[in-house]
Amino acid sequence: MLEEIYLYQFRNLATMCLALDAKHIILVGQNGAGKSNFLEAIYYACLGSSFRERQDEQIVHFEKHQFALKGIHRIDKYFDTVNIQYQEKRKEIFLNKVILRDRKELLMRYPCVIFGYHDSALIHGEPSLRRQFFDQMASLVYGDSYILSLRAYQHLLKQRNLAFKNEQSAFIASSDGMFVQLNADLMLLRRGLLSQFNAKFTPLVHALLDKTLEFSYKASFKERNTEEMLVYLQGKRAYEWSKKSVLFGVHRDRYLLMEGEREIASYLSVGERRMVSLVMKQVLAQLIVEHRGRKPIILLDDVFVELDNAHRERFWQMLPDYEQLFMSAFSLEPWMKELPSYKSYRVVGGEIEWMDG
Ligand SMILES: Nc1ncnc2c1ncn2[C@@H]1O[C@H](COP(=O)(O)OP(=O)(O)OP(=O)(O)O)[C@@H](O)[C@H]1O
Repeated sequence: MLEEIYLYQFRNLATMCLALDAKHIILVGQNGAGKSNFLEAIYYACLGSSFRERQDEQIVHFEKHQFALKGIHRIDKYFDTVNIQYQEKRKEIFLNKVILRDRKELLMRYPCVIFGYHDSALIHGEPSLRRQFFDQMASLVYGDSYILSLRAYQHLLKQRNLAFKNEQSAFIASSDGMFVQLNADLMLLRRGLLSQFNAKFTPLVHALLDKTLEFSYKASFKERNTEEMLVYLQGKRAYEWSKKSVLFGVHRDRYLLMEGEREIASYLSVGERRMVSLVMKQVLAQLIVEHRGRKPIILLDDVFVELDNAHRERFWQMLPDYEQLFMSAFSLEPWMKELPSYKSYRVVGGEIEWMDG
């Protein structure tokens, strides 16, 4: 549970120290008040990065040059302090005053899932968005065995792309075996993960939309074993040289949303896309609980704005047990006041004040 947060020059938010000692935290405010920015700060305090910007620079308050954030997490009866400081394009994260070399420690310690209006892009957006989503899920489910293979792959991919540009054929040939092996390892884990994912996703979507949907994994390599992959890769070598880049590998894998034989993403209505993307996040939260044995922190960014009462009810039923839940809303509705142990805050122009609770 995130019990306290301190913010300094974080987007439009005022410098503040806020006690968050409730299971449900509700942020109420007008458009542009700073609710999403506050949820982003909570995500930062859990995972050390944003859910929307890749550039930490954008987090810094306009006209300023640095931001800082401190989160105090309670795990059972122990307290952890996460300190993040950013200045001059450099971010440092400290966990209990010790500099953190690898952010994956945070991912394992304070799992956090954000649900928001931007999630629909998981359905109709670029294939890389779905790859990132499933990569994050695989990192949480498999831990180091996935994270380290993916990092090794990304490193080798970079080196091979450079080698194609610099015409270093000896490096390409000597790294083929390693490249194919990393592909095979990642493909195996991705396939295993997707069948676990679909086993939960398909029935949940069916109950909501009366449609039978599942994700299908289209690996860049069609071959099933490393020998065949190697032969295929070497057969395509002239083509890769002509393009001077790596054209085959898991960085090009695709995840397709299928209804039977039809790729369905572009046929779904706006509302259906939204529901399906919410279910994807629900399944992520459920798998975290099952595999990590930890309850996640859930962030809901304007999730209920477009949901009718029946869909809202179903949304809550799908949620696994969570450690704590933060949500943004335009007003404090009667059903929110029935949530057990809640605190509500009004957000106005980046200032946050306690309402009741
Ligand atoms: N780095 C920054 N420094 C200062 N202000 C910023 C920064 N980044 C964004 N903002 C401002 O924060 C405000 C947006 O806040 P936020 O996205 O949290 O709104 P919100 O309360 O979630 O609104 P909505 O309900 O419309 O989504 C905008 O006015 C935006 O200009």
